[in-house]
Amino acid sequence: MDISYKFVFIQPESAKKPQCQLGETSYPSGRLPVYPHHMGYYSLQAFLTTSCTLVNSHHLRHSPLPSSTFHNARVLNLKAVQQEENSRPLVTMSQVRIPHVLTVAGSDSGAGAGIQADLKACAARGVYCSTVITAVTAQNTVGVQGVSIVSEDFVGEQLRSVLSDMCPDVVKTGMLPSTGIVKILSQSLREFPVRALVVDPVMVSTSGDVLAGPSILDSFREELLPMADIVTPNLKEASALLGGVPLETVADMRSAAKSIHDIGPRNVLVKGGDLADSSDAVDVLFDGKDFYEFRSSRIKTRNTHGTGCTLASSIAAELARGSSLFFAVKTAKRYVETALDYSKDILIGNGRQGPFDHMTKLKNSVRKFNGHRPFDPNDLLLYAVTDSRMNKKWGRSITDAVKAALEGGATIVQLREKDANTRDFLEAAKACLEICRQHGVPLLINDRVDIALACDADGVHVGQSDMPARVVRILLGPDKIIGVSCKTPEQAHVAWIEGADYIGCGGVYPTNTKENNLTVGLDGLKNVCLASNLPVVAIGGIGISNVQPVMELGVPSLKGVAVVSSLFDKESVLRETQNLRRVLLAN
Ligand SMILES: Nc1ncnc2c1ncn2[C@@H]1O[C@H](COP(=O)(O)OP(=O)(O)OP(=O)(O)O)[C@@H](O)[C@H]1O
Ligand SMILES: Cc1ncc(CO)c(N)n1
Ligand SMILES: [Mg+2]
Repeated sequence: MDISYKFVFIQPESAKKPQCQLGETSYPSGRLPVYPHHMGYYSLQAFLTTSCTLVNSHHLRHSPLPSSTFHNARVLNLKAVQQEENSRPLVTMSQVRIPHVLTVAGSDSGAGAGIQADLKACAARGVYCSTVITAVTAQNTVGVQGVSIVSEDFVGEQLRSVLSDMCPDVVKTGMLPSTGIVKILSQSLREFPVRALVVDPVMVSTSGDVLAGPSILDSFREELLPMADIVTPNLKEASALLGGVPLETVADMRSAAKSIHDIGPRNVLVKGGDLADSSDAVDVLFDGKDFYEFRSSRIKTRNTHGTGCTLASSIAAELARGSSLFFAVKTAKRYVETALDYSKDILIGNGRQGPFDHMTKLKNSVRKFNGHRPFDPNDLLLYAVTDSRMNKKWGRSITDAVKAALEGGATIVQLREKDANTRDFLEAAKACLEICRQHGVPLLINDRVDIALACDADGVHVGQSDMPARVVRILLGPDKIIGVSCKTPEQAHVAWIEGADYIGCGGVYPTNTKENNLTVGLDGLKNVCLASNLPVVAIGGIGISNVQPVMELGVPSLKGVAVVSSLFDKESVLRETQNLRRVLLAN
């Protein structure tokens, strides 16, 4: 049946006076491509939600969105638009509409999969997520101990509540445990069309427990899949949808994707998380014309519970943000891989399959919690600063130098690698960080905030011409250590105001490590220490022979000495560090 649509053509925001015109056309099917201008889309939608509409024009060519089903779209009332046009601009940017996914799925009490995974994945991807709950499961890392299905009427009531008011961009489905629920969902979607429908045909949990029985298959095939923009079966589900064909290879996945496409969804993604003997995690996408393989490394971890739900809701989130389907799948896949890799060592529950950390935050905060204590000014006592030239001269790797300093009793380490290229520096920093963590000693990076972020070092030390401490603090967050080199009380004051944790003051004695460096002397050091609200570490030409007068200044804020050549420009870093430590502790 041909359906006639009225179109609204909106000029781009750059036009002086946004204008609205109406046009009329007919299309041969109920599906239409929509290519809204990216920024304009949401404000337009906000305007158009009460009257629904198709928005398209050659002006709005950027950021193509996935095609959507609009066969039940209500047509904008011509008179209303004309009145609107006379009274105010149609496109206003004063209200920001944010991308929104509605998930229709089951609750997982263990919170690794289901509704909980969807909420976390959307939050991690910066998308709002509303929830219609179809079942409540009692579930943990061992398996599913119980399922309580929500009545289809009440699922319908939840759907109406959200769809009639909140206008989600994309609907994602997970556990749909009864045919009645599938029916009410497809009815609701016909009444309240959305831009895209992502169907994850959840049937069996990885633990082998049934979440939706085979009786659901017919209603999936007849009701839901034909409406879907993408369906994302795992191997077992793909096999079940096709009447039990065995799927063992990527070639099998391709032919399954093609056969499932014949059922009606526009795109099919067969997930290969469970593909035996595969060193990669391969998913196959078929769009009705071409096949695409998405590969990521297979992360060695038990924490894969909920990867399927997470992948589907991340695809939905990316679609809601306006990505093309291909890009949405690609981004979602990369997100799952990253989150799995990040969470591979976390331990929750005693069962065979654990949840992962969608926010990729837990490990760090826990590491801190498990003894990675906050900054202690006494850590400044014996502050070892590495130097690439000295390491080269003595034929040491940076990790060997750091290891020796730690074994000798350094209480904090700073990597100062002025000549190293970024990649080598990062690798060295990661290795040093591991050794420092074993010794419970903080590792700071000189200047390079990017390196510190990339390896999750404990902090950064900056000079007066580097990035301001205030900016470093914003980038590193509240928990990291920031040190600033200061020569005057004024600079020390600014460092304090800007959120530094300590200051380095020098050069105390003349030094070869830094060219054209002004020597402030013991007096200069004392002045800064007296004025400083922050703990101070003295630096510049200090070694075992001249450390005594520094420590004898006796100012409470002076906590220790930072040393370069006197540790690293020596035959034995270990011995020099031990000796210096002995002297410092005697004070
Ligand atoms: N160990 C792994 N390393 C990397 N990616 C993985 C791993 N396991 C699964 N994936 C990926 O996670 C996504 C989900 O696939 P999977 O086949 O595990 O879905 P599923 O069985 O529906 O998951 P679940 O039912 O546990 O939520 C796919 O993109 C898959 O390739
Ligand atoms: C509620 C729920 N939905 C989906 C899955 C599939 O991972 C699960 N285990 N539990
Ligand atoms: Mg699954």
